[in-house]
Amino acid sequence: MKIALIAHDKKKDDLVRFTIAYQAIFQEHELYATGTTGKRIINETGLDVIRFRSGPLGGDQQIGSMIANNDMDLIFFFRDPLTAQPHEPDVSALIRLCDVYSIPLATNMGTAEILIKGLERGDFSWRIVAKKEEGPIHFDK
Ligand SMILES: O=C(CO)COP(=O)(O)O
Repeated sequence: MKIALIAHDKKKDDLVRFTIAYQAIFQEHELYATGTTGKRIINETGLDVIRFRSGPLGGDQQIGSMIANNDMDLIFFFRDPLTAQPHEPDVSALIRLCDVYSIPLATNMGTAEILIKGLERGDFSWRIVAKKEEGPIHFDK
């Protein structure tokens, strides 16, 4: 599974703790992250993470592009609902694309706990089928 890890600044400690707690599960998957979140996870867990740009510099949109291409399976996006973000439109766009393409998205620790346990149980294997049936969506379609 391809998994995206994203956290706003005040939520980064929570996401790092979460990836440490479930490191054994995460290491079985292909991990992607926005720039600063990815750097922290790499430094503090040693997990392999492919890093995109920082969120305010387009990282959310890069992950959104993978969703639109049917090439991202699960998102952990620990949002900070109490701090205004300069790139709020990008944040909304990413969440919107998850809804457009029915991609599982956890925006807080409570939901993240459920999704990670579902991932461990194999609840998201339907994504493998969805990708085989639809394939990556190309721009010329
Ligand atoms: O801003 C973000 C998500 O909207 C996260 O970006 P960073 O991981 O670069 O801090």
